[in-house]
Amino acid sequence: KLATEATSNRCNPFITFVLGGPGSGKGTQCVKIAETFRFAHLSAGDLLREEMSSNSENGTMIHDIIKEGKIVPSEITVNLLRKAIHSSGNHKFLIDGFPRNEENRIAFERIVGVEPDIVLFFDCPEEEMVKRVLNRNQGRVDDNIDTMKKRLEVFKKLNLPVIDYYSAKGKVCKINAVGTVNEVFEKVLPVFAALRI
Ligand SMILES: Nc1ncnc2c1ncn2[C@@H]1O[C@H](COP(=O)(O)OP(=O)(O)OP(=O)(O)O)[C@@H](O)[C@H]1O
Ligand SMILES: Nc1ccn([C@H]2C[C@H](O)[C@@H](COP(=O)(O)O)O2)c(=O)n1
Ligand SMILES: [Mg+2]
Repeated sequence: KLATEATSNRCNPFITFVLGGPGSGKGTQCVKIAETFRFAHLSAGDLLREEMSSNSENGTMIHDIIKEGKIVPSEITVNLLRKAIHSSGNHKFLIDGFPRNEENRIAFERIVGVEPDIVLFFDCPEEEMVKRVLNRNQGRVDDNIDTMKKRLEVFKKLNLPVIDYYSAKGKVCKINAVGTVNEVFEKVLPVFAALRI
């Protein structure tokens, strides 16, 4: 039902928020969805990491917040997303790892001026997320057990309420994130195959 409500006569971009705990597989699945269904994949975490490495005035602050497993002030993240949306040339977006808290959600609505069409939620047990993050090996400052424990607490306290908010609006597609990458993608496929955009 959710997916078929999207129609082709629309001016606004088609926005999918992609949520789930740290290491649940959001980024991995977004790459596959973007390839298969020609969505632009915008990862809030990747945009913040690029900003952190670009010697911007906010770089040190972003680094310290990410290392602590906390959430960067929404104005910074939403403005990075806004610029990426406007320069993408696409009209279908996967916004990965956003909104992480109520402040993110409200700032996006205010600054970008749209609500998501759907919200994908990758539901994964904590021990599996910990295992995946500690094996990720991409040199991220937050891929260590101390930061991971903090990120899991932040996820439960701040991000689950955002998922509940969108659930109450009937926008959430919950995907069981346990299984191989391809097995999880098999569960994601029907959500996007049903869209008419
Ligand atoms: N279904 C899966 N089974 C096993 N490993 C997986 C699966 N999906 C992703 N991974 C691996 O787990 C790690 C975390 O995946 P990914 O980076 O996609 O998660 P994420 O949700 O984007 O995490 P984060 O919020 O920290 O960015 C990666 O090393 C990835 O290759
Ligand atoms: N909306 C967001 C997204 C990410 N961050 C910061 C804090 C996260 O722990 C970190 C890594 O993000 P990920 O790659 O796991 O999506 O980036 C944030 O503050 N706000
Ligand atoms: Mg990710």
